[in-house]
Amino acid sequence: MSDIALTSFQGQPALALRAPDGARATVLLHGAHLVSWVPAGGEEQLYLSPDAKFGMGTAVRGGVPVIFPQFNERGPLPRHGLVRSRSWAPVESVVRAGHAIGVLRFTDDMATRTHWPHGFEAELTVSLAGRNLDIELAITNTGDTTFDFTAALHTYFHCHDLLKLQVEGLQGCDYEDMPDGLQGQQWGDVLTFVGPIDRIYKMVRRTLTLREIGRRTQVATSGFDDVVVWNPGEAGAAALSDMPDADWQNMLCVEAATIVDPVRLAPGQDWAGMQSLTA
Ligand SMILES: O=P(O)(O)OC[C@H]1O[C@H](O)[C@H](O)[C@@H](O)[C@@H]1O
Repeated sequence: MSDIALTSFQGQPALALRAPDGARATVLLHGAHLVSWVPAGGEEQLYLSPDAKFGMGTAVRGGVPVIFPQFNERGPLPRHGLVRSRSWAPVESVVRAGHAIGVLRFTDDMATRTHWPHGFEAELTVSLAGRNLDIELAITNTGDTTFDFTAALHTYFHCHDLLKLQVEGLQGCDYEDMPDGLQGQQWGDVLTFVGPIDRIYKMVRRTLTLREIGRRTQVATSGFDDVVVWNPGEAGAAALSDMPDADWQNMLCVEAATIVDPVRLAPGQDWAGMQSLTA
């Protein structure tokens, strides 16, 4: 085991990252799950359900779940893949050039190979300073067979009132509504919310802006092609056992994802995708 100092968050071992300027974040070893991000001089940016469950085999409601190698139920594997409810190994927790940096790694094992017979290594790097936070997911094919995968950084943003929040930057993007698969195209540039939404926006190339009174957060991605926008709405939240009924009004998921065109990796190849947030 490494000599990296761990803290405890909800009884779970975690990396507590703190930059010299006061920006801070917490990443659980469980799922390499970012559960908190507070920019320098700012407030918490992520939604984490007060009813979230923690521990082996569970998926944490809120923060940034890491989805790999399958998004949702779009394939034969467990919903949202194999790594969000497993323990990752801490690799590094340092301050470098003014940034707090945490790195975690997951390597295929008997449990993943039962579902998916491939050798892989997943590495998540969180780097933050000031008002910025970058999350990078890197995947290496360490086996001897080619595989395809889909992936996402399933970021739950906290908002004060979903009905007064808007997302800008998706104009002209084609989308697929889930679960019915209806296709559409984003007409106006400003997306607002009145109820549930579950949409894959395809080939998103622009920086998105989440805006509400007194706050603006920018979301840029590289390596990921798609963006999922999800909110369960009132009835959907009531059906979730790990989220208070009213909390759908205080969160919006804007997920950096690669879903429509899965990534193909030959033995020895790697891939990386990044989501960069500026508060
Ligand atoms: O409840 P979970 O398994 O964490 O999934 C939460 C949500 O994740 C994504 O955003 C999907 O697009 C939704 O269809 C799904 O409901």
